Order: sequence, then C-alpha cells, then structure tokens
Amino acid sequence: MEKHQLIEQAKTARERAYVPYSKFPVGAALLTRHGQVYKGCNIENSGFSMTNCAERTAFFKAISEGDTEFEALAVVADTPGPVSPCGACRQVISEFCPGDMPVYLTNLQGDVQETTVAELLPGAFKSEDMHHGTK
Ligand SMILES: O=c1ccn([C@H]2C[C@H](O)[C@@H](CO)O2)c(=O)[nH]1
Ligand SMILES: [Zn+2]
Repeated sequence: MEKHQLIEQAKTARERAYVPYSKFPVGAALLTRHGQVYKGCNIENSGFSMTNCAERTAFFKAISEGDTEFEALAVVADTPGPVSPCGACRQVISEFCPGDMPVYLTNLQGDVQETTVAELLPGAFKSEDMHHGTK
C-alpha cells in the first residue's frame, strides 16, 4: 500500500467524525503488517473529556481485533499545516509501534509531513521503564 492510498483512507475516515462540539473532524488510517487498514475518526461527547481522537480510535480498533503489528499511520485534518497529534495519542502510538515507523501528518491542502513514531514523542515512557531493579 502506498502513502497516498493510506492518506486517502484517512480522509474517508474523517468524513465519519462525530464532532458536534469542536466541528473539527480528524481522520486516521493505520496500516498493519498484513496490509489491512484500520480507519479511525474523532468521536466527541457532551462530557468533553470523554472525546476519543481519530488516532486512538484506529489503534483501539486494531488492537481489539488482535492486530498488533503496524507499518504506517496517516492522519488528516483541515489545518493550515500538517495536523499535529495530541500528547495522549503520541503516548498510545509509542506503546504499539516501532520508533522508526513512518507517520504521515497531512491536511486537506495536500501538505504532507513525513515523520516517525520516535520523533513524535522523544523520551517516551515505555513499559521497560517500570521494571527497574526487578527485571
Ligand atoms: O490529532 C488530533 C488532534 C485533535 N483531534 C480531535 C480531538 C477533538 O475531537 C478535536 C479538537 O481537539 O479534534 C484528533 O482527533 N486528532
Ligand atoms: Zn489525540
């Protein structure tokens, strides 16, 4: 699957966003090692803190279906520059993806910022960090 195809899938996902409060739809498309794509949109709630971002929707769909090996992620929103994932999503992405995995941050104007999981969250807290002295 090519980069532009994954970005198109993210745009399709964005059309399903439930965003009555922010009116800011976001779409994500997560490519697995087996070539499957999990799409995610942001889903808001009148209790604002319960909002789930597009990125985390895609990851939670994949993980809950038993797909745990990822190759690329695309995210799209109608932003002036490439969309920037929030801190919570950066932490979730770091949990499940190799540091060198490509991430395509895009917008509707066609700007594409190609980055990596490690660049999105330098110094990420990892499970290894919890086991000092216990192994
Ligand atoms: O990368 C991002 C940034 C924001 N949002 C959502 C959360 C909320 O619904 C709206 C405004 O923050 O956009 C995402 O889904 N992904
Ligand atoms: Zn987020």
